[in-house]
Amino acid sequence: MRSVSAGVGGAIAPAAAAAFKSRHGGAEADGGDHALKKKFACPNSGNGFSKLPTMGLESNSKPKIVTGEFGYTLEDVPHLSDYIPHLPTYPNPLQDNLAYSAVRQYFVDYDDTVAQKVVVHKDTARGVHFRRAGPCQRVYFESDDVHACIVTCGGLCPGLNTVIREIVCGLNYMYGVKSVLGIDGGYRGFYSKNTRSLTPKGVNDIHKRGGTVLGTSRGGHDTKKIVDSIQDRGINQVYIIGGDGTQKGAAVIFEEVRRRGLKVSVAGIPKTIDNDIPVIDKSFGFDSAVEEAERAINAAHVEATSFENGIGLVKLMGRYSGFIAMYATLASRDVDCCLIPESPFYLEGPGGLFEYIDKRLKEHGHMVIVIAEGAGQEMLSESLRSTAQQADASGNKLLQDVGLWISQRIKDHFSKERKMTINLKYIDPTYMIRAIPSNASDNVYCTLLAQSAVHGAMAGYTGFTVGPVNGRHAYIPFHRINEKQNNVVITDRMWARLLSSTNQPSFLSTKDIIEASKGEEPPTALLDDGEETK
Ligand SMILES: Nc1ncnc2c1ncn2[C@@H]1O[C@H](COP(=O)(O)OP(=O)(O)OP(=O)(O)O)[C@@H](O)[C@H]1O
Ligand SMILES: O=P(O)(O)OC[C@H]1O[C@](O)(CO)[C@@H](O)[C@@H]1O
Ligand SMILES: [Mg+2]
Repeated sequence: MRSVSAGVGGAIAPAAAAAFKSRHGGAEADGGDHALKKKFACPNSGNGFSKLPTMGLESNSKPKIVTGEFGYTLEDVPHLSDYIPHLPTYPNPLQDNLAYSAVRQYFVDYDDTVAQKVVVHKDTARGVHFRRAGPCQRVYFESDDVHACIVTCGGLCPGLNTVIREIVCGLNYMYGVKSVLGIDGGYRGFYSKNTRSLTPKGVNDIHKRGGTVLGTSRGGHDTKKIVDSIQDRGINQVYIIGGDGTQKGAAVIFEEVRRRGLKVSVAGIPKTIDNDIPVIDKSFGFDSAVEEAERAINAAHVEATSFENGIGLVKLMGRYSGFIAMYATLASRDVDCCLIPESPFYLEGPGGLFEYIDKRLKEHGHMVIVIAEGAGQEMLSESLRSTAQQADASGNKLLQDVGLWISQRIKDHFSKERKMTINLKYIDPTYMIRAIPSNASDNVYCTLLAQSAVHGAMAGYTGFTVGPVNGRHAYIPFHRINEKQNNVVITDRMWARLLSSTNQPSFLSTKDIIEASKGEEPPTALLDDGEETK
């Protein structure tokens, strides 16, 4: 690594300089992780590194970027010692735990980072990396001094209870932390509801239930009141589980905590059934949702195949990102057409949906259509002549029911205009899917997420979201999670695979394809083996 820049440019704040010294092996350091080995040494220590620490008590922290040889970049996460000088460190209690100390290289090396891009050419720059998640040899909290809290915000998602359980158990079993508070009812619960104490015994069975035992909400993000509550209650580790809106909220909470100079780690755990959070491989609950969606698709298929010109129509969640619809379609093989928000479609005329339905019914006598809730919304508003843009408490646009609308349009076209017999069955399993407990693979994933978050907070990292990047868990700065949304890229391989699996029309002209590719960076996507899309 060559240089580090963090915080706004300008003079080095004394607090930051001292903090940096302490963290990287200065006089105050008592042999913490950062000072343990020579190779961990401060980038200014003559091993080829140089460091320009400009981190201070600025309220708007800038990204912490470390650059190195061959285009290597580390987008690092904030650390408590960035703004609090002379923080003592302690040996990680896991080193005395027989189960863990037996594991070779159980502790992560300070220099371990995870590459964002794994498909490379021989002349590709090393590119962006994130700090590898995991237990560090030194921790910044004594177990008895930790007062943690957990909050869940936004919509439901399978696995919320598993993450809660594993944070409570991880803190207790790995670090001996006894004080964990549950914040009821989302962000606003910090200042408008009672808290509850969470113990391993109390959360023992909750992973078997859907929903969140803490309750959740949208809206009600009053940063000042939330941080007042954190301060008043003496909370020093905050675990925030939620989607894109929640992570934006967590970023401003972190900024306020930092502005006040509080020794409070703020850790985000990304939750979104829509899989719309960027950088991470996928979000927890997604696999469970796809699996459950299969049941609805199976039912639609049974109905469709049992009637003359049967059409099974299934609406799945996905406001702006059609991942659930795309993966459920690919998994099922019974779906003839998948419609998602990212891929505009049209109904009438050559190459349109009606023409395709007609062809499919003639060929097979039935068909199954999967539609994501956010698909075709513009057409829908136009057709309903409604410009009303209602929003929920968090400001998310409220969508009209595309399933009902398209069912009616198909019936009107084939039954009324074409006088054809069709039997359309519309299934909306959305809330049934969202409310299930997580499946086995999500349970494992939730456990890893929770443990990674706990290790990160104990090691003094803050202002981060945890998640797998190319299969390795990493700490990702909030700004990277919050800068954009993860969407299906219709010029990417995965969508092409879907088109070749269903054989549906792409509804695209060459002009559309050029437009869709413009400035589009390949996003993180699931199970793909393309550039960024494993
Ligand atoms: N830009 C923002 N800044 C601060 N807080 C926000 C922001 N957007 C949303 N929040 C807060 O985050 C919480 C959850 O947001 P939201 O309802 O959008 O759900 P989400 O986390 O995106 O999850 P889902 O995936 O279910 O939509 C709300 O309490 C909301 O007030
Ligand atoms: O009915 P609610 O709670 O607003 O949630 C609906 C939204 O939540 C999501 O499931 C995301 O959590 C979206 O797919 C959906 O539009
Ligand atoms: Mg959201």
